[in-house]
Amino acid sequence: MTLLSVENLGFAYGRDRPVLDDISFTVPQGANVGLVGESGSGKSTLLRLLLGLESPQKGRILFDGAPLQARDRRYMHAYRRRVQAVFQDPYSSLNPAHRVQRIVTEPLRSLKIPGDHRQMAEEAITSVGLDPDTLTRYPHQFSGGQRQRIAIARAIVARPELLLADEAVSALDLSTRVRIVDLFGEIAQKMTMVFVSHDMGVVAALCDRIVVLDRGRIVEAGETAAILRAPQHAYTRSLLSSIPRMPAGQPQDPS
Ligand SMILES: Nc1ncnc2c1ncn2[C@@H]1O[C@H](COP(=O)(O)OP(=O)(O)OP(=O)(O)O)[C@@H](O)[C@H]1O
Repeated sequence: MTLLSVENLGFAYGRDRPVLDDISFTVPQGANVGLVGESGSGKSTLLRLLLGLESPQKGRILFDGAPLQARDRRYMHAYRRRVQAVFQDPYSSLNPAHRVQRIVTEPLRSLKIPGDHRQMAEEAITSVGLDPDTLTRYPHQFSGGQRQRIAIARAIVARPELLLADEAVSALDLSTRVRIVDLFGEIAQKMTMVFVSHDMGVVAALCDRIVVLDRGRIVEAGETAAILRAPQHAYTRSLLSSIPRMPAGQPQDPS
């Protein structure tokens, strides 16, 4: 079944030239789709459209078979329960004045989800590999990788069906990035995911399908294995050639 369907999407900021042009792809339920492209290719704009923060001038987005209604408050309330996001910067995305418990349970309050929020927060925080004690502390007491785990716990606490991640590992150092990519891999077993990144290496490691964006257009899309084996477009080949090659058998940094 198709959970998300993007059909002939076109978008421009004001009177500028289009940032997205004739974008179409589908995200099957349970799939893990990577959107990859260089800076300025339109990835964040596409994600803003998927979150209902902007409306397309052309085309449409179907979620679970029905059009996304970005201007309908009741629709968006229900949509946010089913679709959550993780962003790039784990420093600015967490309110420094709030304890982690309050941060992680925020979607439960704003979406008016009943139940034992403390217990739901504990489940979410342990599922991202952190100790329940984390909930009593403040964001500044954690590293960048731990903060991103907290942001992920907040995104999954309401048990969404679709997780959107925008450059969610880009601000992390290499060894932390590897572990957070692993965590996204675990999460992708449980829900549908759209993972946006400029880093073909990360997307190739994590996603089962890849959509390649170049200057607002899709130049290639398909199964990751097929794209890695035989990339059809020169732009895809250049993204693939930028993946650093790890020497075989290199031990992982345990920090
Ligand atoms: N609010 C805005 N107003 C006008 N133009 C914008 C705005 N946001 C983005 N753009 C332009 O839209 C284009 C696509 O930007 P977007 O941020 O979506 O790309 P991206 O692939 O996510 O790149 P990056 O990773 O650098 O953010 C760029 O040319 C950018 O300058």
